[in-house]
Amino acid sequence: MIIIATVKVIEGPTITSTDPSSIQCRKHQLTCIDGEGYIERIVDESDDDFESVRQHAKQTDQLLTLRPDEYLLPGFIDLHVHAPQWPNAGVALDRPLNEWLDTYTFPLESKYQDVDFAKPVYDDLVKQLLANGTTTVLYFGTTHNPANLELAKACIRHNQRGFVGKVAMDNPDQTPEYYRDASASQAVEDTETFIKQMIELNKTTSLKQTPVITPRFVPSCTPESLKGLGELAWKYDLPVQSHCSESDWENGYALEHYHKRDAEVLDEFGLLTDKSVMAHGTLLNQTDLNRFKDRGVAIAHCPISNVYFGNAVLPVSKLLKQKVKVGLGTDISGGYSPSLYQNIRQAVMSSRMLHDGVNSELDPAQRGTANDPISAKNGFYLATVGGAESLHLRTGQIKPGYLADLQVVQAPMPSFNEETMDQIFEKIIYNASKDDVKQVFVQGRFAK
Ligand SMILES: Nc1nc2[nH]cnc2c(=O)[nH]1
Repeated sequence: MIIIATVKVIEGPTITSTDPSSIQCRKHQLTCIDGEGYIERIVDESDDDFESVRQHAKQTDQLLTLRPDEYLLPGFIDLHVHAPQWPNAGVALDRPLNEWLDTYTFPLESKYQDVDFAKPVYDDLVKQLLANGTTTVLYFGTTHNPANLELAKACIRHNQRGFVGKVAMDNPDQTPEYYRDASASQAVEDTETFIKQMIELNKTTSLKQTPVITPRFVPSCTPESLKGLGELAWKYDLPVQSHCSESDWENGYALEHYHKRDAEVLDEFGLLTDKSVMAHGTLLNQTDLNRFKDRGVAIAHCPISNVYFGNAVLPVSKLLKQKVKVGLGTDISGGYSPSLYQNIRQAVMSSRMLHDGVNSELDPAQRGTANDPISAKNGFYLATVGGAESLHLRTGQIKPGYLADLQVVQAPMPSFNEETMDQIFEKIIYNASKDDVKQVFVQGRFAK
């Protein structure tokens, strides 16, 4: 029999995002979790029954009291991870995207036809992401279903909420012979087989793993596979993930081969729905953004990766103003770090450069753009609420009725003087590392 360790009441300060630019901080609360792993109640120090709830939890051995320098935050949601690329994190990021794919990425991904190669990599990656406070992940796997299934099993084993996609890539012109789906119909058939395998796997666990329709991106797929995948997304009402307008090269490919922008191509094949998450989007124009807004498509902003492959900076403040859904992704291994803390920082820094401009030869008035820089609070929102909304999950906030996906973070630096909760929050966002993430819970279960 498997015994799952769970937590029932967490006593300590809480920090949660409420809207894109605000956080709510409470100094002393009891976060009470029900048997299904949802936050049942939050009892504030000022509530009449605070002491009786605390005493009861303590007597029944269900109370976890945080240390004075620890804070309870929602777990992070990573909207874009290429699980098979984990062994290459940080490798060859100075190469252009298409060369990086052909020379480094496709050879590595092809190794996952061997499940024995996949198992230890996926085990380690899931643990690393959890250790960094990431409780839900939207994963690209590879073309190989046995390995993709191992990834979902690793999520179950380590208590992570996984969304896993069998990658479809069947275009012989843009994929190597040693790593591609044998045909469009094979790509679609294997995707459907994976969906059915995941449905069976989910019968064995209460931490559900979700299959995701995953055309790699427009250049890797034929029109026939894109069409079939769009039909599957509709048939099973499943999430879709792909890359969209990530680079000039990708945009150029769609224009040359379809005489359309890649967002339009994906849309015509039924792949832009309110369950779609498109990675990067650095080069989306206003027409594309209107399309995303109309369809309810979310963007996975991957700020570290974009420095290398994005050819531009995503204007996050504009998206937030226009209410286009947006969350954060590490894009392992286009992004070198498994930490969403690091990606929040890069998102803030990139947005400041987008605003101010970078060419010192221009006058200040000409140098920048009209896009406001984003703040640490905006970044925290993307990593929590933005990700949850993109995946239609009741998580990402410390709030009754929401999943108890939580991280306990120790203040990464000592306080030398009296500090406000806002200051403590900013120091956590800018300085926390994996070592400061002390405990992680997914659906109330211990995951770190
Ligand atoms: N960053 C990134 N972009 C892609 N476009 C197609 N495949 C990939 C990938 O693996 N990483």
